Amino acid sequence: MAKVLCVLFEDPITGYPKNYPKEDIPTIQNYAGGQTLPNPKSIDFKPGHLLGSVSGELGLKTYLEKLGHNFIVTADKEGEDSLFEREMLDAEIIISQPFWPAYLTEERIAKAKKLKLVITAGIGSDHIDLNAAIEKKITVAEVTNSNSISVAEHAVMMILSLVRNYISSYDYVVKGGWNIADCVSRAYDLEGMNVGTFGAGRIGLAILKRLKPFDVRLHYTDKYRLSAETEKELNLTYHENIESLVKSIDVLTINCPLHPETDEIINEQLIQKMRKGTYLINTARGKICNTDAVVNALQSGHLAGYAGDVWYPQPAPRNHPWRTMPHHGMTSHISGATLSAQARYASGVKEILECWFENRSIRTDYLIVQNGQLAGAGAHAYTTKN
Ligand SMILES: NC(=O)c1ccc[n+]([C@@H]2O[C@H](COP(=O)([O-])OP(=O)(O)OC[C@H]3O[C@@H](n4cnc5c(N)ncnc54)[C@H](O)[C@@H]3O)[C@@H](O)[C@H]2O)c1
Repeated sequence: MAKVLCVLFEDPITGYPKNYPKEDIPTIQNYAGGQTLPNPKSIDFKPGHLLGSVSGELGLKTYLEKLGHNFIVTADKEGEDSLFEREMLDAEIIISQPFWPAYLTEERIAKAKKLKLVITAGIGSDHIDLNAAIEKKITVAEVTNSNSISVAEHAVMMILSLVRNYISSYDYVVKGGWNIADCVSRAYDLEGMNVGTFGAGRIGLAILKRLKPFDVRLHYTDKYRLSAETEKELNLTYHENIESLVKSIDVLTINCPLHPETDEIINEQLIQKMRKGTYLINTARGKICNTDAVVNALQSGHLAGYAGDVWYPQPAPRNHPWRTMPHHGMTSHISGATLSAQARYASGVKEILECWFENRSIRTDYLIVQNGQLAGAGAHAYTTKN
């Protein structure tokens, strides 16, 4: 029997919910681009319930314990004496969400002698040392597409919140004010602006499609050029590289994975190439941006705003400078964890586990590393340290 170690974020401070704002969540038929939704043989949870916190158990407890597996759930993941550090030593399968990642460093992978499968319940497996996983022939899988639209919607919200100066305007109201001039002296219409994405994969393209009705000029850069018809449909301007992109836009949204090519690519030098008053949105990974470069650019006024959903490390320490820098719209890695997204990625994890235990192949879309090399979605988007 296998030990399955599942790292989930903590329950709400008010306790695990007894009810929810909505009775049900809309069901979608398939993903944009045609990929089918997760299709496990069964699920043991109600879609729309909180699955990603410790008491939600990702909806896996009944299934795994029925098969006789040892299912351990914890939020305690940091440091040598964490429960995660102890329990991973003989775990065959480790599951975690990017929002509360179980960092699987080279050292930890070396200690986890029985580890065979690592599942990201969501998208983005950079919290796993992919080189070490390749070395040890560990399979790494993630639930591709499961929260792409969730994140795309959050990014559009962040763009509008910054450009329209929503957050501080809301703050004035909450504090009893009626400060029209204070609110509008940093407020613009998005219409007519140049908006670009660094990475036009599932999320980047979904953001471009959602922004089209705002009558903005759309730009992108990606390792792979989009089709001519997509460029025509969205009236896209393609840029060979990020340097060309940032010189041409007022709003940059970052939608690429964190890997050696993109690690801290948004640094002081690149920010200086951006137009004064650029807005930066980062729902991809915190470490794609240099922490201090963002703070300095906001303080100098070169950047008009930064809204991100991702930090480094996670969870961010209470004194992380992005919590208090001016003109920010930070959230705590929640964009891909809506109740709607949780239902999809919990189903996807169940599908992957069913395939694993029944010796069926995991669908290629979900693979990041398999048989000692990058595979599936991982081979398309990632590179590993050479
Ligand atoms: N905030 C969240 O909750 C959340 C949720 C899902 C995904 N994400 C992050 O968003 C990222 C993108 O997700 P996705 O589903 O769109 O992935 P995707 O693989 O569909 O798209 C990523 C795109 O980035 C491009 N890319 C990679 N390296 C590049 C480079 N050096 N230059 C130019 N383009 C490059 C790839 O070619 C690909 O088209 C994920 O890797 C993850 O880190 C965050």
